[in-house]
Amino acid sequence: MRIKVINRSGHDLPEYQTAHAAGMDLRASLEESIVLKPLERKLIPTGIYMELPAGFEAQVRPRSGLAYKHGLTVLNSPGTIDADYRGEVKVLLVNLSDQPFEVVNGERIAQMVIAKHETISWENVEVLSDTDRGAGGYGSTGKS
Ligand SMILES: O=c1ccn([C@H]2C[C@H](O)[C@@H](COP(=O)(O)OP(=O)(O)OP(=O)(O)O)O2)c(=O)[nH]1
Ligand SMILES: [Mg+2]
Repeated sequence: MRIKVINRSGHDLPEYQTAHAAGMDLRASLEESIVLKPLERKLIPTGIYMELPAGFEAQVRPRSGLAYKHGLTVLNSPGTIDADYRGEVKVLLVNLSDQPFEVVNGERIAQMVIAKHETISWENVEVLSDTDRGAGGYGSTGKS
């Protein structure tokens, strides 16, 4: 897949950290550190620009370690990168802890999963087919 990297961090392409990892870690690509105060949210640039093929998307997800240790998560998780987007991939981090968090250049702040998706067209009808579930939801099948 085609990618352009503005290398501010000394790191090049996003990488899978292990052989069968689903996500590639995304690094902050910064001129200077960014501090997130408690409950503050900021868009963090990654320095990457992509050309995903039609039928693919990229999902931006939190890293569990940052969430567990520092209360840091991706506010719009999973963020959606559309195949026709040509801007810089950014990560919307929010600090849910009671301590400030400093994001430094090159830090792995989130992960990105590339996924296939369908593009459908609607058939607008008056009546939908019957199912056992019907309109049941929100715990309708009970607890155990
Ligand atoms: O975490 C994210 C989410 C989105 N984007 C970029 C890529 C995506 O293709 C574009 C639009 O995202 P989205 O559709 O989620 O935002 P929107 O609020 O609906 O804006 P738009 O009206 O531009 O679609 O912004 C990111 O860089 N990071
Ligand atoms: Mg949109």
